[in-house]
Amino acid sequence: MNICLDGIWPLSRSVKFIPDIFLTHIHHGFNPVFEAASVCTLLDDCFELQYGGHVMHFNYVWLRDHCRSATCYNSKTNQRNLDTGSIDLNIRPTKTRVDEENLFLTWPDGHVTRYNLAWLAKNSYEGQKLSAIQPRILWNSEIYTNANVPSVSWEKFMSCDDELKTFLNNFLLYGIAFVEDVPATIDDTETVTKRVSIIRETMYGRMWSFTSDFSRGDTAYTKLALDRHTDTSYFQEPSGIQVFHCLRHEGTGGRTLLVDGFYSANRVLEQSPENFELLSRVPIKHEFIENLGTQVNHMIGIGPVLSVYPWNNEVYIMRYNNYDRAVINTVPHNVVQRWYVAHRHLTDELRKPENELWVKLKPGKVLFIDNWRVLHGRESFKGFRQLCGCYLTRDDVLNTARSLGLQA
Ligand SMILES: C[N+](C)(C)CCCC[C@H](N)C(=O)O
Ligand SMILES: O=C(O)CCC(=O)C(=O)O
Repeated sequence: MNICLDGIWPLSRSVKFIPDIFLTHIHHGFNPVFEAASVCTLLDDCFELQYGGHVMHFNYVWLRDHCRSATCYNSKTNQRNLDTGSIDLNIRPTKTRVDEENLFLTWPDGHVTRYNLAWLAKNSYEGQKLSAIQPRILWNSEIYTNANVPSVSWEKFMSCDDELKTFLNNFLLYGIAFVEDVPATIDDTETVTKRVSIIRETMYGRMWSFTSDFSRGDTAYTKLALDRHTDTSYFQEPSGIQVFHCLRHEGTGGRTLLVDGFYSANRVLEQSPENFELLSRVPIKHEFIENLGTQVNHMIGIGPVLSVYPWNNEVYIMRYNNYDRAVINTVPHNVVQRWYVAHRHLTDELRKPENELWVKLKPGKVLFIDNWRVLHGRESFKGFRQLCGCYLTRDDVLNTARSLGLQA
């Protein structure tokens, strides 16, 4: 039984998360040795560039399509003008010329395209493959604790962009981050959240606040323990970020559990590429059904447990919620059996005590969780407990991070 696209993206055993030296050369300007060493070769089906010690390949149709001349590309809007549908798919340049820094291609209609070699290297598949889309530090409890990631404090966080940048940098690296000393109200929680990005309104509301009153049809609205999970896996696009602020708790228990899902996924990849592949290729459903009397909510999200970039196996979304996982009917029974084995492997990793980070949320401490990566859960509790928070879209948070100069 074959469920893979063998040969298109060969499965590599490990993903590099460290920003690589290759791109560093490019970002930090030209090294004359590399320039002198650049070799350009016109092959039958592609252009080959040796640059900075790497060999890269560019199809001719790609080279025509990415032309950055003023007629082909609007550099004010950063949008393509060229109609890709009008390019001969078997196009070849009629003339080529290379100087120390540039490649010049003349096309059959006389149009000339110039590429800076460093630009080509930076935008090549080979270059992309070597670097992570989102550099991150995978953690278990010990790694996270030893990292001593500093929390940021409300006042400075609200007024100083560098503080926001530090916060977001840590959030991107670890998938969790805290703001301390926030006034314990819903309004102030909203204010601190809006400093990061815009709020994603869902059927739970914009800012939500809940107690164990069972006002909604979900176990979250009880005093029961909740095993590790990601939220809104029943959305086609699960909420990117979850914000929690415990406004009150008079009682015991109720600690928050955090587990780096990507750390466990990486362990599965290292131990069993086959299990990793099943988790990343088999689509499953999650579902949310609640009847509020006046309104019925019914959400269905379809996607694999692990969404990965196929060129480097970098995981970018984990959907893991055993409460909300729906009936599996999207794959035949022989795959189902293997999928359960793979799912168990992941579950065993996620449940290892050394991977669990336990924190007690207190009034003033606002927690941001990357809901595409870090699973959360809670210990059962006694007494009155009120938690407020909201969801954010990932796009908007990354947008803020990029605007501050972070790689996101
Ligand atoms: C966070 N808030 C209390 C609003 C909703 C909780 C939703 C929990 C649900 N089982 C899920 O995983 O999405
Ligand atoms: O009550 C808590 O601490 C967490 C609740 C939870 O897991 C959720 O809302 O998804």
